[in-house]
Amino acid sequence: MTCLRLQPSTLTGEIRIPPSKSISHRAVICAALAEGISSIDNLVFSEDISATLDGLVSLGTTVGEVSVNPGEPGALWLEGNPKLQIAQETINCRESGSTLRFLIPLATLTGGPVTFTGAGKLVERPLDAYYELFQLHGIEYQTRNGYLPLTIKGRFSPGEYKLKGNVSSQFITGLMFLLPLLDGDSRIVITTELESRGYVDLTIDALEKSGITVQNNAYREFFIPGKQRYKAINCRIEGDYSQAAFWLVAGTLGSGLKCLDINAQSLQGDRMILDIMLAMGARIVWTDDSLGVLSAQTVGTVIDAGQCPDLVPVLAVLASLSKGTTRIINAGRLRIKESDRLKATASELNKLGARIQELQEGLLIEGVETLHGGTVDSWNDHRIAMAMAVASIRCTEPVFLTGAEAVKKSYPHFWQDFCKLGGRADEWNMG
Ligand SMILES: O=C(O)C1=C[C@@H](OP(=O)(O)O)[C@@H](O)[C@H](O)C1
Ligand SMILES: C=C(OP(=O)(O)O)C(=O)O
Repeated sequence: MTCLRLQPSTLTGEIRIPPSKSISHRAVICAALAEGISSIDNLVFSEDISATLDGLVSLGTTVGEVSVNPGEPGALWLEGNPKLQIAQETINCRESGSTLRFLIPLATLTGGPVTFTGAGKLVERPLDAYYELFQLHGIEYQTRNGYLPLTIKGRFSPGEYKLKGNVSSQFITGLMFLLPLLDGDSRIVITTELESRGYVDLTIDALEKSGITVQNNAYREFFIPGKQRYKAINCRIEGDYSQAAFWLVAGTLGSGLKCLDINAQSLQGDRMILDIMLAMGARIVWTDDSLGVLSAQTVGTVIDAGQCPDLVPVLAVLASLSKGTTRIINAGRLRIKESDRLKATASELNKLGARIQELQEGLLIEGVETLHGGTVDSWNDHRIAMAMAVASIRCTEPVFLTGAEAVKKSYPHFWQDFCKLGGRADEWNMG
């Protein structure tokens, strides 16, 4: 386990934002389902994206790398196969919820059996939505008391698929990849208010770019004609708003910085970071080629996290150093991510002097003038590790962060970027 000493520092300058993890997952999956060769540029081979690529290879896709310089985004070509076939029966999704929930429906194209394994908290992240559908569609499955490993055997048939909208949008996305390939029409019916809908928008957009039609009836029902064919794609992945959020908060708390490779018209739900930060008094500056922030004293507000769960850890840092009270609501789903993110965020920031009360479905945060430093842990969660890095810049004493390597899940070069912007991180032996 890596322990870093993070010394108080001011981040400034400009930084190229890594490609969107969500769009990357979708692009490589659509390419894997297309006949012919696709090429995808600007991919970062994080643990999660590597898990999806390895999973696709296990399902018969051929993947080749072009022009990859270590530590830099690279390009890939993929030769897809709309029917998929089992090249390897076991798919290790590592710690990636997206990989697991996106590949399960696709594995049924092969008829199985296919076994899904994983690591860390993924082993116990919920899959009940799929288990219910397996029972309805006669798919045989075996789990270890509901947890991974999961083995499935059988095929889905066209028809109606009911899903709750408040557990994980990843089940909807997973089914959306599969259903266009079945030999009849299907519907996904959402039985509660849909949260994380920006991620469903990203899925529909990726499908459209691959020539697949989905009819969105007000996010209550999605009609998906069968017998469709994915066409090969040629694309470049845009920068990731969920990752830019860390730097935007760091710049606001420090002396301003600029993010490069950010699409102002992006469909990413976490683009909401801009509205939330503006409501808190941040100063955001767009230029032709960058999204910048100036330093600002922000104020507390009410943040509804229902559509942007991944922003919560870093917003809790901003709220902790804002004037007044912030209430983060509709965030219950954070408990079923890589860590219980409500508990982890409150517990670790409080160790640094924040005043956060954990609520059942959110956080109540009283702003403080300054944080004091101390020893914290990432809870093996990349977003907690990155939030601690941002908090450290406004501490009066160093922060010792254990489990700092968790960033590799989504942003393997995070610490290099942190230091490039003036952050001071060095390995520390806790003795
Ligand atoms: O579809 C996606 O790419 C994602 C969906 C979200 O999950 P939920 O829908 O489970 O909230 C998000 O938290 C995750 O990081 C990525
Ligand atoms: C929750 C996340 O990812 P996943 O669900 O794919 O593991 C995340 O990246 O914050």
